[in-house]
Amino acid sequence: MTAQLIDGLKLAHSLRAAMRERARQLEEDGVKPGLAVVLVGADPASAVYVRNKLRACSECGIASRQHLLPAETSEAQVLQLIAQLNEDDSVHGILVQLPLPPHIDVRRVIESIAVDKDVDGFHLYNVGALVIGQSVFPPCTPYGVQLLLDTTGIDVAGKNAVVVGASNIVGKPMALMLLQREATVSICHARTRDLAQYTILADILIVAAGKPGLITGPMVKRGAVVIDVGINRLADGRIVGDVDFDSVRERAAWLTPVPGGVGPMTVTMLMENTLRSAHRAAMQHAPA
Ligand SMILES: Nc1nc(=O)c2c([nH]1)NC[C@@H]1CN(c3ccc(C(=O)N[C@@H](CCC(=O)O)C(=O)O)cc3)C=[N+]21
Ligand SMILES: [Mg+2]
Repeated sequence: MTAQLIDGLKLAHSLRAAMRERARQLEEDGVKPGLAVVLVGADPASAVYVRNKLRACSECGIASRQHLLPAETSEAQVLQLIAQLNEDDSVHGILVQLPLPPHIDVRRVIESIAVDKDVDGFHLYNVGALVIGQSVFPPCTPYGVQLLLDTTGIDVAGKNAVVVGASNIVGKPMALMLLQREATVSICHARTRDLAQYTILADILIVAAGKPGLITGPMVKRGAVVIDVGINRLADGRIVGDVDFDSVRERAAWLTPVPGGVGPMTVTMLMENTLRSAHRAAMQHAPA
């Protein structure tokens, strides 16, 4: 078997084309959708991701502004900026790029973002909403994965879904979303013994561990859907996922490439959440 590739870049661009029309409509109705991106420090990977997000904004007709703060910026200064953005009616989404420098308390910063502008879906309120299946802003990476899964036409209900990686921004919310769709979900992580014992049972395998080559062909059930969330930059400059592409491609039915798989969808779902937030703002200001 040779897996069909799921083209995340193509899906991302077609979704963004439709979003552009929604943004135009909102603007006509008096609300220009806007996203504020806050970047503290000069991490080169973060700079690439932020650039991709700003480019996607212009592709979708969303106004964007970036706040580039030096690495030494104090937590109080970041909180002050967020307070301003919370009050600013031209801003519908606030994204604070992670990771933050170690002297800044990430939770305190995220919890200071207005719940209805938390387009990353990282605020405790939005995390709680996700747990009970009522989320307004699903976190962008698992949300994008869900749309990639949808393109295969496979019904998640009753399937064995295995998530490798238990981070707050990918693994845990991903598992919750799959559970919401009635998959039987296992979460594996760095302390899991005999990873292959779990992965071999997966009809749907989502890998977000940050370890190049972690998943090889013999660990994958024949005919599985494999979604590679990993982004690893090798010494030679190549970008690879967590999945050993060539060997897994011989076992899986569907596989996402890296780059061009999950990454562009993460950015696209950020646009979706920003538009949704702008839409809610437009509803609030519409005449009765
Ligand atoms: N508050 C916050 N929200 C995030 O959503 C967030 C974050 N912080 N910190 C870092 C991670 C990572 N992330 C990606 C965004 C775009 C690509 C992306 O565009 N990838 C392309 C290109 C990859 C490349 O050239 O390096 C691809 O996979 O094809 C990947 C990963 C968002 N994150
Ligand atoms: Mg109209």
